[in-house]
Amino acid sequence: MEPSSVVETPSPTVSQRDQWIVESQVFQIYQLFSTIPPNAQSLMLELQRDKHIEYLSKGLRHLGSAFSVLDANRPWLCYWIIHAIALLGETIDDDLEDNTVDFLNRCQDPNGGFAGGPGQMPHLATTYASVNTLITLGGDKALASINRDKLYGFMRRMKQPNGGFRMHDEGEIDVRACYTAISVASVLNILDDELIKNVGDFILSCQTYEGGIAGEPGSEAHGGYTFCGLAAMILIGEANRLDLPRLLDWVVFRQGKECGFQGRTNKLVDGCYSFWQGGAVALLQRLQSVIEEQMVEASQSFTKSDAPDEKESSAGTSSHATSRIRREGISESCSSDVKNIGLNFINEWRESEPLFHSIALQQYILLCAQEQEGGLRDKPGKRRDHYHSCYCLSGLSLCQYSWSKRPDSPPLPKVVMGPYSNLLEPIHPLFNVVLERYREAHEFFSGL
Ligand SMILES: CC(C)=CCC/C(C)=C/CC/C(C)=C/COP(=O)(O)OP(=O)(O)O
Ligand SMILES: [Zn+2]
Repeated sequence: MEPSSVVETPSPTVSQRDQWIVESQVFQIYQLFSTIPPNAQSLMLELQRDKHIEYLSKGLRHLGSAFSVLDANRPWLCYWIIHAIALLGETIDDDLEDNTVDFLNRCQDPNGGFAGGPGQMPHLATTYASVNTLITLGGDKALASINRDKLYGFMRRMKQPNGGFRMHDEGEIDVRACYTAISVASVLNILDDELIKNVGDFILSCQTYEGGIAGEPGSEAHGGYTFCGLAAMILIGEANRLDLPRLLDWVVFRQGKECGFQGRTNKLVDGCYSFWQGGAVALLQRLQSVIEEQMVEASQSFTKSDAPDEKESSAGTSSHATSRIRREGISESCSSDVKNIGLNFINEWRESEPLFHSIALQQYILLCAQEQEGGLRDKPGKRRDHYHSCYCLSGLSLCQYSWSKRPDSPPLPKVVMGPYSNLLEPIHPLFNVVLERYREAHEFFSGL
């Protein structure tokens, strides 16, 4: 039989087809943007503040009754909505604030921790959401409503011998649980050696061959877990045990031609990763001297083939690496200093350049993830929701302050895409709460 002269092109995979559809939708928007006059461009780039506040406030008002389907998620909805409103520089009215504090109080378990709804099982994720909400509301009533002693007991019960934490009684052990426990313990000033014990080992075992961090050992690196793992490692003073150059390499390549981030290799761009991946790069921006140190160590161990100890340390696994003094917002790992890591992280801030394309990410958020009628979304064609509104705005804030001298100094207009009125409140990148609310909470809990 004659060989056919027609070479058949293989049919695209489902993932390839999905990717082309997204690219085409995103590039149509960018194409339209590039062809309209400057004043129309400015309008397109405007953050629809009032519409976002209207959408978020409506969501909050409905929380008490209409969200029965998401019953186990209500503290999360409180956090996503109230944090997004705070990012937009607004507060909620006193009645709503009081109701939210009372509602979260009813979610608080008598034996510690916050559940997804009154009478339900306490869970580390909803504990994180509740604590961050109460910090965002601020004031003595909200902050004093957290039973720290009982909460500490709950965390100890969730602590596992392998260093990780369970999300809830008999629940999964993963990097989210490590982050939510460590973040809450750190901000409430109850972090101690018992909670920290072996957490670093667990998170280290989740860093994959790609460089990112997976939810559990052996799984795939993912932006959500990468943020959680890196932030938790910083908060316990052990970030330099990770292979940071490889982590940085993985995360920066997750920003694609659509200008936004994807959560994992070969997956679609999504607005929420503006925070999970953008946040991880923003944290790495503060660890530059440690990254450089690791790169020097790696190149030295490469040339000195007779120095096996050095080689081990370049992989971020040596024990001497854990006890070295860390710079740029990271204190020594001895337990007395660990409590101040969150505060030092912002106090020792230095001016530097972002390690990702901050303007491109702002472009994706404003043009592709923003709904003109209010609310933000994953990508064009998807519907707005409170989760994406929260994390798109959190990512946007990180971008806007990514060149700043201090974590809260007003950025130059050229680094804020669109009109300067787009400027959001700055956040503490380790906890994802508005910076001034973090400061208030730190002061309140450090005195207890
Ligand atoms: C503090 C806290 C609780 C953090 C949670 C972090 C987080 C967002 C984890 C992501 C989990 C995950 C594997 C999503 C994949 O979803 P997918 O397959 O639908 O999305 P993808 O295609 O973008 O990977
Ligand atoms: Zn998403």
